Amino acid sequence: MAREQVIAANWKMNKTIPEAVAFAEQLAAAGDFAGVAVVLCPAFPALAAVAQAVAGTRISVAAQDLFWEDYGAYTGEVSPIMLRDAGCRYVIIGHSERRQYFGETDETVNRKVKAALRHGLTPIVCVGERLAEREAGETFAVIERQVRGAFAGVAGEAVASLVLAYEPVWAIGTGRNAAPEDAQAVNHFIRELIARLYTPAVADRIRIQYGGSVTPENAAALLVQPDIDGALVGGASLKVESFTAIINAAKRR
Ligand SMILES: O=C(CO)COP(=O)(O)O
Repeated sequence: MAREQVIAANWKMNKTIPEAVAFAEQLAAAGDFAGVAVVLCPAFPALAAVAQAVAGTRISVAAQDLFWEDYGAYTGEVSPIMLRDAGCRYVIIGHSERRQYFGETDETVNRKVKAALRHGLTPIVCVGERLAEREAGETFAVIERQVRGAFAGVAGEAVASLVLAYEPVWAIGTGRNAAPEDAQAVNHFIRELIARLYTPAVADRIRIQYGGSVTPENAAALLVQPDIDGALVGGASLKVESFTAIINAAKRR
């Protein structure tokens, strides 16, 4: 089955509101990107302005995190209702930087996935092994634990509709991307795991991205892999030119 590729720009803690809007306007003017789902993930303050800037285009907006409650006394947190209100369609959940610096666990990831789905946001769920885990031969075990944890109690129909991002921690921001065949092997493993946990039809529909030092130079070789359905891009998503080149590499699959 032909799955639509999802190319997402995770800007992390970069870009002010004017910078984010200028990027969105330039990207929207660069093409209509038919056949590819293009997603911009600004920091919270810029979400609404970017959503406005891309209204009426095929570009969507994602938050980089959310909290699982709808409202209440949770100082500093942002709810799924607020993200919908700001114009978000997707939300990144469980990025390794959140797991590493902010105490995210498989359990909090699971609560956030359920909250996002409850409010019609499409989760982009991040999984990935650390270098020591890869070197110890634990990659598949780590990924399986993270995927099972993220989706505990989540129905197959919902899982089929969301996005998973395989992001090996050692490849993030290091300039050292996973070899295309290694990324393909993990993405294929994830798809087989989804088939075992749910059904082959669910596994066939879920979109599984790769992330970690994706650049215009290496994107085509990664995106041509049969189980890689897009990219979650950090550093190379900060410039319109390099991000557009990665989108165009996806179109050529
Ligand atoms: O973490 C990432 C995207 O979520 C990847 O970041 P880099 O593309 O900068 O390695």
